[in-house]
Amino acid sequence: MQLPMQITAQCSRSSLPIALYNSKQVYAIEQAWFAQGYDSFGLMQQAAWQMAQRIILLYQQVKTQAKSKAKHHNHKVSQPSACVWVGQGNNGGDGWLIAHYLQQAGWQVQVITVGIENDNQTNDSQNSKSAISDALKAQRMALDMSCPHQRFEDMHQYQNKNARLDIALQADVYIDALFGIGLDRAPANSYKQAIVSFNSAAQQIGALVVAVDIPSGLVASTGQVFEGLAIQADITLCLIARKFGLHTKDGMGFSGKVIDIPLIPFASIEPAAILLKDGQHLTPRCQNSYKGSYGHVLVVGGNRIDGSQGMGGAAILTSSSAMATGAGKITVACHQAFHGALLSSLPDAMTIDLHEQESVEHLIKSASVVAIGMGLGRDEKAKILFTRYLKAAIAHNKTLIIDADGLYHLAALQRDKNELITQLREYSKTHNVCLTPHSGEAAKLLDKKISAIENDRSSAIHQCANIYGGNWVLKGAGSLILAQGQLYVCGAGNAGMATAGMGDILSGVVAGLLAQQDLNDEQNNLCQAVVIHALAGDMLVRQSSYDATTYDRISGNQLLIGQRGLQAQDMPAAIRHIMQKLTC
Ligand SMILES: NC(=O)C1=CN([C@@H]2O[C@H](COP(=O)(O)OP(=O)(O)OC[C@H]3O[C@@H](n4cnc5c(N)ncnc54)[C@H](O)[C@@H]3O)[C@@H](O)[C@H]2O)[C@H](O)CC1
Ligand SMILES: [K+]
Repeated sequence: MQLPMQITAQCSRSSLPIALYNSKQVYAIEQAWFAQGYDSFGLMQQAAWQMAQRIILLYQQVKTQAKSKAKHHNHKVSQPSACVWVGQGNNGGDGWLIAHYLQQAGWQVQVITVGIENDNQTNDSQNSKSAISDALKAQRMALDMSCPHQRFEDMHQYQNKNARLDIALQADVYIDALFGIGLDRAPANSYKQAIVSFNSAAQQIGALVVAVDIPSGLVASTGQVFEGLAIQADITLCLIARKFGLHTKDGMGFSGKVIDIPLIPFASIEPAAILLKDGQHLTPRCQNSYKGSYGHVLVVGGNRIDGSQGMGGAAILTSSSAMATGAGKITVACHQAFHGALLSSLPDAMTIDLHEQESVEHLIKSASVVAIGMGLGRDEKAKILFTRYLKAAIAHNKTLIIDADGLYHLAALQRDKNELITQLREYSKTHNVCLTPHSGEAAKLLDKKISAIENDRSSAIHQCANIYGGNWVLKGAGSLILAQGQLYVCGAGNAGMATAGMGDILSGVVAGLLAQQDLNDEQNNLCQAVVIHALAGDMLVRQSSYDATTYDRISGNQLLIGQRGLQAQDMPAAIRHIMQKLTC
């Protein structure tokens, strides 16, 4: 559903970084609250009450927008209606209470229970109040007000998902209270079918979809969705603390706009990650400076393996983005077959033959940053070059960016238990070493399947840092950054950036930024580089989870670029634009 501006304005867009938590941490926050004597059912009532009020407000805003768009005004005031899908746990308990409060507010409600064997569970035989779970208390409270409900398993949607929509499923607002932070495995059987039916009914009706705490089917701690099946929410009302899984891997694809419902204070818990919402401001350059102040980037890559076409483009993209980010000087050590192409696209670059090993080693001495691996090739000769130049960069205390085929050779050195890995790990404790794999490269580095990386990206990036040292980017939807032991999630970027060469562009932004010694640590670090790269990609496709005015969408009749067709070569101009915006 296209949400009205007033709704997106309510979504947390502060440019301050947002702390992200995993399920275990949120449970700990709740338990710490209960340990102070606060009642868990009271908290559930508070959560549900706040969500019900928010849903009423959201619905009014959607209605107002629909009216302003409608050609003719239909003055009939219809009773708003909600269809609340509840599971068995406390997320379901939230759902029962939301239904109860909406009913009290005059809404027409219908609760669809899933996974509850039969109604007599509500006549729970347990007599002592304290033994009854919060979810059952909530259910009872709603049923005491004769809240209409039915079992999903009894509906013909369950038997036949293409069946005509049951009248009970006609509603203005669909509320997902099937699973919250307790989801820990793939929804199966009636739960799986319920998610399919929920999504198709809500889409068919054009209902506003609100997820309670987290879209059901999404794992709060990892952002994983099983078989691509989760509730497709327009809005997620995120309780107590922002979940890590909402911002990485599949999270952004299902959560819609996230609105925080803080509920209880908590301080002493170290977040699982920090969501980066914006780039740091960059200090304008002082007049009295020269290109040496802004560093000399040496790009080592762009090889041509006998008989192949070669990969000169990778080195050209990295160099272009390093210059667009503001590097003072750039030299490209690539196969001489590409020197002409490079100079025609980047006349300010200097070139040297990748295979002239002594000359390249000599150049490493005078460079400030060495970016190695992009289009280097994976054959034995490339491995010899990689090893030799990596050793030289370490010997001369250079800032290092290792990407692409460089990561491939690093994985091979690790498999061979090569001493250079230990040397690199030790070196990275006192020098800036940045490694920027995507999931496939991380799988090689960890000798694991890609699915193992993708299912728990946070663990994967920590394992990479433990083995190889350094600061890491695990690229993907909601790229993870691990720098000085702190995990970050990049909140910008879009699917259009999943194209060839975007990684080469990122390596150039990292190299170009780290080369500029007039910037302080706050301004020139791996996180900043990843955000600049992502903001540039967002601006190019004219979409951003950021306030558009901040980055001045390109106005006028300029040609639109969309996610489909976004190319790495479009990026340097956008990177320059973002650098300028961050410097103003
Ligand atoms: N008082 C409180 O603690 C508050 C809780 N809040 C809400 O509670 C949920 C978390 O509730 P919880 O009962 O721990 O888990 P869920 O409701 O998310 O899941 C229910 C239950 O389901 C089981 N389960 C997990 N995966 C599957 C699966 N694939 N198929 C079937 N069953 C599955 C698992 O055992 C879970 O326990 C939280 O999100 C809030 O919405 C509020 O914060 C208010 C206070
Ligand atoms: K939910």
